[in-house]
Amino acid sequence: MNKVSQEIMGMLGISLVLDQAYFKDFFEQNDSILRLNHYPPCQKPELTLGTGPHTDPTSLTILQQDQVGGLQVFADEKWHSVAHIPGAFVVNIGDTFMALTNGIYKSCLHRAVVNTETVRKSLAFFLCPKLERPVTPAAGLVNAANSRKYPDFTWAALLEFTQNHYRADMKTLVAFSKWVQEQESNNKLIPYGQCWALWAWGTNKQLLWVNKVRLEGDK
Ligand SMILES: O=C(O)CCC(=O)C(=O)O
Ligand SMILES: [Fe+2]
Repeated sequence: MNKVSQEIMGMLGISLVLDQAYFKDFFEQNDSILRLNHYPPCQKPELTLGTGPHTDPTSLTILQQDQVGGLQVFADEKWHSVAHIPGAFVVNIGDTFMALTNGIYKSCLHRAVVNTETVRKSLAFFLCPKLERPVTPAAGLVNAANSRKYPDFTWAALLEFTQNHYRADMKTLVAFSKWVQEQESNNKLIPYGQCWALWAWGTNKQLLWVNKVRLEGDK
């Protein structure tokens, strides 16, 4: 799976007029995930969803679904079933790759539905960057026509966000970007010297609210 994903990354690099090695190098070391999904039959499938609508927060997904079928993709304002093709994988783009391409490649909205009769299984390989490697778009993909879309982040932070703060849906990357920016401003403590000066100034001016103030220009 790792090898297949590297080959696909080579082609995606070429498609963006980047070096073929660009994404291959980025993902050469990775903290990828393999997941087995098991969907028991359900008496009222219309009242439940095996996996609700979401985009994968990861970078690239290579999925093997069994012959039961149930994967659906949202395109042209409606849900389409993705047929099981023996011997074929389903490949889709995830949020992290969307950020790496500055929004040029879009992560794909999908879900998995259940049925009344049969157990369904799928096996998903999620290509992910190294946990602490900064995810930042390639320089050539940020320009006047395509300004910067998402803040820098790490896969570790997005994983933490989707495991402990937010259930992945179709707006994960937007919600995560906001969360990253909030975290950054909350963590921006005033350097001691400036804090002192503010306090002294504040005492004179009856302005004592210095805790966690984000100083303009303190980037
Ligand atoms: O089971 C499926 O076909 C899709 C599962 C899925 O979307 C996921 O694991 O992220
Ligand atoms: Fe998914």
